[in-house]
Amino acid sequence: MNQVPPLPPMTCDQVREIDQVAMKQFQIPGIVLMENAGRGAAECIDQIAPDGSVLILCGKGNNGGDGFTIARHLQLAGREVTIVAMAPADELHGDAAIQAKIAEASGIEIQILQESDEPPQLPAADIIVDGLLGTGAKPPLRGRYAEVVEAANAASAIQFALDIPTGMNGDTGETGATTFVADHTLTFAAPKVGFEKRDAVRFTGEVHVISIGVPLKLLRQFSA
Ligand SMILES: NC(=O)C1=CN([C@@H]2O[C@H](COP(=O)(O)OP(=O)(O)OC[C@H]3O[C@@H](n4cnc5c(N)ncnc54)[C@H](OP(=O)(O)O)[C@@H]3O)[C@@H](O)[C@H]2O)[C@H](O)CC1
Ligand SMILES: [K+]
Repeated sequence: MNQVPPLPPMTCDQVREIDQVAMKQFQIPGIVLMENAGRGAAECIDQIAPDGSVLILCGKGNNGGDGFTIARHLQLAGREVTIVAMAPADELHGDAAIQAKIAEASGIEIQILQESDEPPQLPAADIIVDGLLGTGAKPPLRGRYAEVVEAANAASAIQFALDIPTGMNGDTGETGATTFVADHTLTFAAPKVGFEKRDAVRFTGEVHVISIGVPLKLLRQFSA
């Protein structure tokens, strides 16, 4: 289906404001925005990389929630999907917790990353999806996120970042010591201003804007 021209590049706060206006002024529940984001991202991944197994890395926030959502839609497309989650569903909140529990109920394989002194061993996969951190996080990476990103970057897979490559500041394009190196970045609602700065393109790869289903009227409010 055709899409209206994408919004101009925005800051993380501006895109988060679109979320809030969509929920408060247009009564679109956050879970609907996440479902739209996840379904749109899954369709894009399946179109760009139609073959092979998929490993989805899910953080503890809504970027991870997108990952759980994508897993279900890729499974529906007949793809072999595995999730590595940074925390169990009962430690998640809000829409991310809902999508994690749906993924669990759907019988999708979910491995919880365990505390360990050893570097994480990720399951082999042809495609890796970074649903670790998005607009709610700024580098440097805390906890085991850096180790997971390093393990993903060491794998020989087609790499997709959700919204923002984990380890990148979406506003400045700054990347910490460890940043997910994506072949494609599926960014929600609008490109992020940081994608055009510094050497961000080394980490974003090709950027695709994914609609989250907010009304044209709202998009126009933010395009003016
Ligand atoms: N309108 C839209 O664009 C939509 C976007 N969606 C997706 O939602 C994320 C934003 O989700 P949010 O939960 O606000 O934030 P994140 O998931 O990016 O990250 C929050 C978690 O990250 C932890 N955190 C924060 N900083 C760090 C760090 N430096 N290192 C490690 N971990 C970090 C944070 O932990 P705390 O302990 O600080 O709470 C959180 O656990 C957006 O990017 C999109 O993917 C919606 O799904 C749809 C609409
Ligand atoms: K990400």
